[in-house]
Amino acid sequence: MLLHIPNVLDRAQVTRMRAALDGAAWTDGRETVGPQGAQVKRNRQLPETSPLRAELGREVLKALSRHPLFHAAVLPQRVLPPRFNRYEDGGHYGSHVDGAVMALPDGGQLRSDVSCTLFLSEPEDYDGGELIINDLYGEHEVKLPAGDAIVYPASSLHRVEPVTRGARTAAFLWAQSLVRDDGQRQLLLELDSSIQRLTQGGADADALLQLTGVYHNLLRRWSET
Ligand SMILES: O=C(O)CCC(=O)C(=O)O
Ligand SMILES: [Fe+2]
Repeated sequence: MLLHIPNVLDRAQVTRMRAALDGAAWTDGRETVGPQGAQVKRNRQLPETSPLRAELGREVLKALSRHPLFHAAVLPQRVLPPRFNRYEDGGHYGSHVDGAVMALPDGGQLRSDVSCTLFLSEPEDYDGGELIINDLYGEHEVKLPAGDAIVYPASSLHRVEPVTRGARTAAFLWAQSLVRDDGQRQLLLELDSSIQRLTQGGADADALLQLTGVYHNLLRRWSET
């Protein structure tokens, strides 16, 4: 499931983050990938231990965790602290699949079920830089307004096209979901959103109660904690 999450950050938050990021010291993005990724990754990132990464990462996580659509779509169990990347002067990231198991700062591990990119540059400020995600139905091109995010299965082959003008800055992160299977997560999201719509439309209360029970009982069957 590929899902656009609009307005994760408001304009003021984007402006503040961008001011900090535009003046930051960036390092080679290859520092956080294995040998396969290193062959195709040509971008820059905030250093892993950078205090700015920690500060802005907390702000991104707070915004995502308050976003009802992110919560409903991802059902997050563990989330890796966000990283920040920048592509310019032809920077790109060739086709790859994200690592399946990642180390958490507390020593634990995370299975990457969901990948997320939060755009921090406006699309008109750079050429290229599309995030291209492959699924069963073909290739999907993603280039979103600053402050919006895309979530997609970490298992999918994806790439970032070369940036040929300007710079593309983004935050990116991975989540382990309570529900490992992407298809099951999609069904739960569809059920959740139709329950919300029926509630707003004043549907029969008993039928809503029954549907809400179905949602929770499916989640009980499918979640792993
Ligand atoms: O910059 C992006 O949108 C995606 C980055 C990415 O695929 C990665 O770091 O694994
Ligand atoms: Fe990736």
